[in-house]
Amino acid sequence: MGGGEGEIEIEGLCDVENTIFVAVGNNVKESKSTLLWALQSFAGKKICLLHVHEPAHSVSLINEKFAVNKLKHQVVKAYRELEREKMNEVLKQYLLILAQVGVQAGKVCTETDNVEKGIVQIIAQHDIRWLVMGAAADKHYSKKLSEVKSKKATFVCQQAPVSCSIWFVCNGCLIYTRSRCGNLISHVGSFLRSDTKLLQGNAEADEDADEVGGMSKGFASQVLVQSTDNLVGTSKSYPLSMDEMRGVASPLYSLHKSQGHLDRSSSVVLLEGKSDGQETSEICDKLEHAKTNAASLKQKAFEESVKRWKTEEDALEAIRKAEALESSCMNEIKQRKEMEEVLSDQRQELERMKNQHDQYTKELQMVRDQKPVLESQLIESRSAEEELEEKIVQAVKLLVTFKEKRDKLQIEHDEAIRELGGLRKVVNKNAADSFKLQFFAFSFWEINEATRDFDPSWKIGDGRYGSVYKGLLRHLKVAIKMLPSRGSQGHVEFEHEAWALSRVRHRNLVTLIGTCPESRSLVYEYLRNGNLEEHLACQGKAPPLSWQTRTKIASELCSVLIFLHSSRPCIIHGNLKPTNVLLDANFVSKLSDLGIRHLIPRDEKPTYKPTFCNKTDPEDSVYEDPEIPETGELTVESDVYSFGIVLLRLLTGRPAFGIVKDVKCALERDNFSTVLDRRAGEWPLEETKTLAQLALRCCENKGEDRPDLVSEVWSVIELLRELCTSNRDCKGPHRIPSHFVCPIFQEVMKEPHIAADGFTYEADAIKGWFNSGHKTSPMTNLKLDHCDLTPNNALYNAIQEWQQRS
Ligand SMILES: Nc1ncnc2c1ncn2[C@@H]1O[C@H](COP(=O)(O)OP(=O)(O)OP(=O)(O)O)[C@@H](O)[C@H]1O
Repeated sequence: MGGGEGEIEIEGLCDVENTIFVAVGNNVKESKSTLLWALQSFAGKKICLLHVHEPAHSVSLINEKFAVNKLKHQVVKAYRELEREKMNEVLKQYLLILAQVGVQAGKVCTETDNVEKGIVQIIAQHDIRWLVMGAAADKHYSKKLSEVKSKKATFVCQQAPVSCSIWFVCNGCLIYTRSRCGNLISHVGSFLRSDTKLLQGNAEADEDADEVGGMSKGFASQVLVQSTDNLVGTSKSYPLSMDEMRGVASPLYSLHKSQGHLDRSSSVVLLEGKSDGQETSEICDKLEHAKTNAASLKQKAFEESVKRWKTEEDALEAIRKAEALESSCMNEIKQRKEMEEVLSDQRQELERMKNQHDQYTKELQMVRDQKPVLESQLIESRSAEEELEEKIVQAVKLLVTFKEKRDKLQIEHDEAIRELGGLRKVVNKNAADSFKLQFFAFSFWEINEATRDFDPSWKIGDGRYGSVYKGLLRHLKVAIKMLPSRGSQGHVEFEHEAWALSRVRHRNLVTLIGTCPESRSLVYEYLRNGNLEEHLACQGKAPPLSWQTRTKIASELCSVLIFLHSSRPCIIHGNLKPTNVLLDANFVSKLSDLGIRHLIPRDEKPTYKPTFCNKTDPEDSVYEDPEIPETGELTVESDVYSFGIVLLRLLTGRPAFGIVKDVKCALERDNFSTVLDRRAGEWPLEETKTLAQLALRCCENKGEDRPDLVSEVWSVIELLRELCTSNRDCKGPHRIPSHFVCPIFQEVMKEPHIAADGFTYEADAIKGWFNSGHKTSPMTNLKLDHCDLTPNNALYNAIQEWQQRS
């Protein structure tokens, strides 16, 4: 047997037609009776052992059972070898039994997981015709047993090819026979009877023998005879009785009786009559004993090997485990380190959070402590708020009432002014044009609103007598001069003085539009080009003035001084200097600050001496008549002196300090051109020199030495002015200034009025615009807030002057 499953190995006999196959199992004791029955029943026939080896599914090692599939291949292989050796040992035992009765037997083996299937397979493959096998375990034997009991026998009985006759034996007795045709045609009892008859030479045996498919009558008797012969040949010759057939009296009975006594009893029987039988038996025993020892030693060696393999495996496993443990240990250490780092970070974080928590707790506690105080403060604030709200409501109500009263008073006041104007018209026949002489009294509220609550960014200058703000008053851009509020001068007195000043009108005098007696402020027309000082000193973005413009300014100043000095009573300006010379959009110069000193209360009014001495700007003293400190009086010549310095400044552009000396020197050295202001362009040198000499005369220390403005100065200036007019740079006197022209009628305006959009229109034109249903600005097309119109007195005066001159 090669060891492969299903591979059948046949040894010795191959004449299946004449061979009785005996299926023997691992249990020699059980199968021995079956074998002996076959020997006895088919004496003289060839016997062949049939064995199916079923490999164990589990292995018993060191008192422990292991499933085959759980063991190593080499272990299983070794175990299988061991099993096969055992099987061979078992078969050898069967062969020995047969040898002892002088029968040479063959053997056919296969290895498969299922014994009964293996038997059927062998039958089929070798076309086996005669088979003897066990019907049941010996212990199940009884006289009444008449059919197969074991699972294997049942299977073989049912599945084996029909060409095979099978005898099923139990405890050395035939229990059941399956004939070749496959029908259960004979009963054990009848078979035995026929056997008996055969043994007794009964003729009926032939008939029964026919029923044993394939086994001829002759063959049946022959079997028995030959068997008897064989036995007789070895011991004595007598036919087998029924009991002998059962192995009771037969010499083979002793073989059948027990495994332990088999060899000995059979050898006794078999070796009866032989002389050296005893010795052979002993040798056999020894041999057997040695074999058993060898087998047990082999088993032990195998177990030792298994143990060693196991130990080796365990050791390898232990090494593997140790390595795994080591690497896991390293991992653990690494992880532990990481964990420790994380833990330390977390501890720090925890500490930080704890500190934060403490901090927050403290803060919370503080807040909690403060809470009642804050709550009480809140309650107080709320009640204060309520009180204030109440007060505000009352104040608003009061304000509304006051406003109503104010508006009413304003209307009354305007009415009164109108009436006053009417009366003045009557009184002053020369003042025919009431519009021209219109003079406004503004409320403090209006002044406040006009200056955006005296916004510092709206402040345009600080003078000796107060600050000047620009403002928007009744849609007109104005300059508001805030005079000191202290003093004994009453509102009526102030208003009267102001009104008197407002009557002094000249195109080169800044127009006094109105006053606010409440705040003691004077409201002037606003001149957008700043003062002359800024242009001479080129302060800010002021461009240098051309010599033509300077000549024009000189002429204008001379004109206005002549006008003032010729007025009855004579008006002395007394404070002529470049900061008081303002320039309008067309660089027309206008003298400001006229008569301010009359509006300053007597107790506030400084005498001329300390006034000039105390001035913060020492340059201002240069314009002062040097005679004033001695006489303490302002004269017409005082204005001429100041005018002389202003003239020198216009010519040279130099600072006032030392200007007289510088010009004098230049003239004496005949290098006058060196002191001329080159930024003004190409001065006509000769005429300019004449003017400079005249200016120096104006600056004579003694008033009597100074020239007369009308007879001496004016003509020189006019000469220069004519030169200027002939120069193409100088604008022609008849050119109509664009702002004199009404945007609607495109004619010089007769009654210029300011509308809500800030533009000035001819009164009839804009009224016609409104009367035609327009509520928008003719210039911007935007909706107007109202349709009220305000006379533009300043423009009216300018137009008048311009018209007179041209
Ligand atoms: N109507 C005006 N339009 C535009 N700017 C004006 C007007 N009136 C005054 N200013 C500006 O305000 C400045 C201050 O004027 P103010 O007359 O109060 O002081 P001052 O001429 O510097 O000194 P003083 O008080 O000696 O006359 C002027 O220099 C001028 O720049």
